[in-house]
Amino acid sequence: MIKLDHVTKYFNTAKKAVDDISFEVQEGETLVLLGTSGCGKTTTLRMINRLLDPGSGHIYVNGKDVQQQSPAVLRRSIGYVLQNTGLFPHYTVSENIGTVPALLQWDKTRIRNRTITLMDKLRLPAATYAEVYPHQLSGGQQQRVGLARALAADPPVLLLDEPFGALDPLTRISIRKEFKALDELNSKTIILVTHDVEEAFELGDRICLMNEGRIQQLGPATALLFKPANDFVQTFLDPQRLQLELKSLLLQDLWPFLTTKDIPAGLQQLPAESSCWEALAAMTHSPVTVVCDQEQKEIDGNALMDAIASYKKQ
Ligand SMILES: Nc1ncnc2c1ncn2[C@@H]1O[C@H](COP(=O)(O)OP(=O)(O)OP(=O)(O)O)[C@@H](O)[C@H]1O
Repeated sequence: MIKLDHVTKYFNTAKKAVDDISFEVQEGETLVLLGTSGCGKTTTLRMINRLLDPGSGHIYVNGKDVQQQSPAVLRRSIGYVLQNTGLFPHYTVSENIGTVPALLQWDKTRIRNRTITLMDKLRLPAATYAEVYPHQLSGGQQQRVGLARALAADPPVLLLDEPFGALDPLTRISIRKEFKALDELNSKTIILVTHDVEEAFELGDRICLMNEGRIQQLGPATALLFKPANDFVQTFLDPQRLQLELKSLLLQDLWPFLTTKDIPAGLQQLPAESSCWEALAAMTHSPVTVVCDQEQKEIDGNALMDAIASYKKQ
């Protein structure tokens, strides 16, 4: 759905902002671009919707080379959300959300219905918020309007540049949960830029970790954690490693290493799709039973930590 083929970008200096980047993002997949400040994440994203042009290489969206398309037409099929929302300050919330449908010449009733639907899904009831202006909203509400605006014409592709970056940590966590649960996003191809490791691991199907314009590793969270491609990847994740490992590893990943303890019946049951983090929280007061494919095992905290150690040794 999105393909970058040996893309490089210079900004009038000897240093490449983006250096020979290639990747593909499949339909319905979320790829997170993660990395230190200045590593080229935003530049990569902005080349996809032609806010910037690559120095060399090719970018394809839905099989078509973006350089062969007019930027205006291309951008109508790509939703774009920025950290500072980029809302039009002199437009009401409903006018902001209806911008692209209006450009696409939808009739007024269709625009209104779509706006109300999205506002409801994003917990901004139209009766209260449709006619207010962005400055009358909180940061979290403005981000929701930004997302609604990007989703309004139901584009197949979404580019999100630090969409939760301006929010306080608590709002950030709750809006991330809402974002994950949003049915509108299920079938979309999404590239999300962040420098927040936890956010990347929570939202990405795969993570592309960058440094100095180059991809250091691209893969699922568990690959970056347990099979780091180089020292940079290892070191980058070290500060949050324990938490990331516990949240990324599922009980089903550990199944061969989980040994049943002799524990009485009647314990809380956990599905094998639970993360180790969730399992540890559930085991605070007593062991649990894990169920996987008709089989069940009774485990406690020690059994879990032993299984994690065995998984990491394999
Ligand atoms: N318009 C520009 N003109 C000159 N240099 C630029 C321009 N935009 C970005 N750069 C440079 O390109 C490099 C990559 O920048 P980019 O914004 O893509 O990084 P980033 O990973 O998104 O960083 P951040 O997380 O801080 O936003 C940086 O060295 C930056 O200074």
